[in-house]
Amino acid sequence: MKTPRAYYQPLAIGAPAPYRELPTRLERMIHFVPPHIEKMLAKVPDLIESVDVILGNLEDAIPADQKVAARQGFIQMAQENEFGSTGLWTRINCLNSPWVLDDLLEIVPAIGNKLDVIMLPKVEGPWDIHYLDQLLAQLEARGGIERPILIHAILETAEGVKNVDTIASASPRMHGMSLGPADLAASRGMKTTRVGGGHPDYSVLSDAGHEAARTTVQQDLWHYTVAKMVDACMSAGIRAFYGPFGDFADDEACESQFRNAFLMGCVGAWSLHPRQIGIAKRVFSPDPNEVSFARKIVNAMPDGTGAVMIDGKMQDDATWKQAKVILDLAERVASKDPEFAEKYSV
Ligand SMILES: CC(C)(COP(=O)(O)OP(=O)(O)OC[C@H]1O[C@@H](n2cnc3c(N)ncnc32)[C@H](O)[C@@H]1OP(=O)(O)O)[C@@H](O)C(=O)NCCC(=O)NCCSC(=O)C[C@H](O)C(=O)O
Ligand SMILES: [Mg+2]
Repeated sequence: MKTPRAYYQPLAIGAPAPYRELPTRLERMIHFVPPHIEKMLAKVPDLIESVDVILGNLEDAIPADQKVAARQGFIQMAQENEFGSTGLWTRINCLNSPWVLDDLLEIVPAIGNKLDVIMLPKVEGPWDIHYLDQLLAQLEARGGIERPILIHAILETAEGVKNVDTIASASPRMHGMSLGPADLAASRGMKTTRVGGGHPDYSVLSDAGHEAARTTVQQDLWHYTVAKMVDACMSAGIRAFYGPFGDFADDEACESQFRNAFLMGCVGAWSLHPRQIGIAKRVFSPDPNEVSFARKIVNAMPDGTGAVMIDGKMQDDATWKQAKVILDLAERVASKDPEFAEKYSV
């Protein structure tokens, strides 16, 4: 563990100083693009308009013989487009793979000044973050990169979940964390073949003899991990995200999984297909009715203290803070998205 004074020192002479506060950005969806496919790259200019974050994926889902093409496609995509307020991220290959070193040695010098965040898969502990942190500082110094490239960890191994707190606070370069339910299921030995979502057999059965027919209610397989991740991230001042939902045919289930994550404290999720962009936008923007109720609370308690009754419900300092979370998010959404600005009447 570093001493407080050393924590914010650049790790290489000439590297930019780490951020003390994360840049404030709207990140309702991290949209995955496979950059080895020409027709997908052609969609990037339109995607920049419609998503909050665009990510060039280099890891899983890219065939081994297309890894170099994906890396080159991502660099080309970054060079040929202007991203404005839309975040530009990449997911590099994992640290024990044969591709990761070239991912970093080629991407940082070529487009390091445009790249906001590197997503690091299969993070096991703080040592993975420390390695990438040091290497990025060296590459930033050598390439004259002007602002630090942030690290986003994927929480997708049993060991990573065990070490989630120390991963979250491993470096001021940490941006946040996403749940990777597919790899995590494999790592834990779960008996599923899905990318996120629930399972009909993971359920609770009502007692015998109390009803004519016993009922079962499906439970959320990811509740424990999302809660653990949110606590680790929020206490370290970084952001938590739900990851992918693989059943593109079941928009309702995708929306339900995203909404549970939103209510639990996550700020966004991954979109793997264009149809999931609208779902994430809808879910991770606060409900206009909640926004107007939050406004009532803040208006009734201008200094955030005391107790008042609104619509029959008691409000106090703690609900004032909840209201502030919703209003601050609504403000960020409204500043990017005119459709929501109108719904929130701002
Ligand atoms: C899975 C896909 C290859 C499916 O693509 P396709 O077969 O083309 O689907 P459709 O015909 O339904 O597509 C309709 C049109 O939409 C375009 N499209 C599809 N996906 C994207 C996209 N991601 N971005 C932009 N545009 C997209 C198609 O080109 C079609 O356009 P048109 O021909 O003009 O009509 C594809 O969706 C895909 O590759 N998605 C990303 C998959 C991915 O990144 N997977 C890895 C992340 S999940 C993971 O790694 C697990 C995690 O780590 C964990 O452990 O949990
Ligand atoms: Mg994975």
